[in-house]
Amino acid sequence: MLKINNLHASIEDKAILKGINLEVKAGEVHAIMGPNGSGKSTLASVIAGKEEYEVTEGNILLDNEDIEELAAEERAHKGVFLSFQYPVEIPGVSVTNFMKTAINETRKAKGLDDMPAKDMLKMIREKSELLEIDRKFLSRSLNEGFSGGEKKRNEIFQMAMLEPKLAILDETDSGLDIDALRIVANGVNKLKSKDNAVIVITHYQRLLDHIVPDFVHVLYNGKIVKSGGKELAHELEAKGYDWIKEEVNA
Ligand SMILES: Nc1ncnc2c1ncn2[C@@H]1O[C@H](COP(=O)(O)OP(=O)(O)OP(=O)(O)O)[C@@H](O)[C@H]1O
Repeated sequence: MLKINNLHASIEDKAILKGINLEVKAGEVHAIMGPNGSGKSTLASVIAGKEEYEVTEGNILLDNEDIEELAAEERAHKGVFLSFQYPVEIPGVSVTNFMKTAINETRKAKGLDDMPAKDMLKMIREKSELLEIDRKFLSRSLNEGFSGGEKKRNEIFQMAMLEPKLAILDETDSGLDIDALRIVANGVNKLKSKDNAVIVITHYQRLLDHIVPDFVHVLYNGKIVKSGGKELAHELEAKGYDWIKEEVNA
């Protein structure tokens, strides 16, 4: 589904990603860990197509199509979802209405008509029940006065509604408390299927107790320097990153 080859990227002429190779197949969950400043969020942003970053070498293939030239919005329409892509507060626009617009824009990009209101309501009902989201929440103004946990819930609801092919959840800065962790983990587990894939970026092994990854990768200094199974996350939790840095710098 996703294939990243020798990806180099920079921001303001500063090289951040220095040769990333990563393959994510449908049905898989990949976790990306690594010390602060190693390039994890940058990798997420570059895959999603945020404009501030410049790809200087390598490529990103989504279903064998090079997506390098596509804008973030076009990538979203092709099924790439990045958490906190829409963190804006929109007073007067409810969670539900925002979602309707987002879904219909995606359909329009595919040449489809708007989703009939009846189907939209059914989908909203099903997804909100699946994720145990209160009806009252859906009528609140987008992100206005949302607590951290509510923002997470909204984000996972967006993910559920948009049914992305590839979901990238960057949880490094989100200050996940126990509730938010449960919301993210439950959401991902309920939405996981053989046709989609998830990349979770996290500092916390405990999140990976709930979302069990098929692969764990360690990013250090702009490169994936180690990959393994879920046991690698336990090893990192126990030993920190120094041993990996020593291996790399040896
Ligand atoms: N907009 C920017 N302008 C300048 N430097 C940036 C920018 N975004 C990222 N960087 C730099 O790129 C490097 C990698 O940052 P990035 O946020 O990708 O790391 P990270 O692995 O996600 O870190 P953390 O674990 O602390 O969240 C850092 O040195 C950071 O300062």
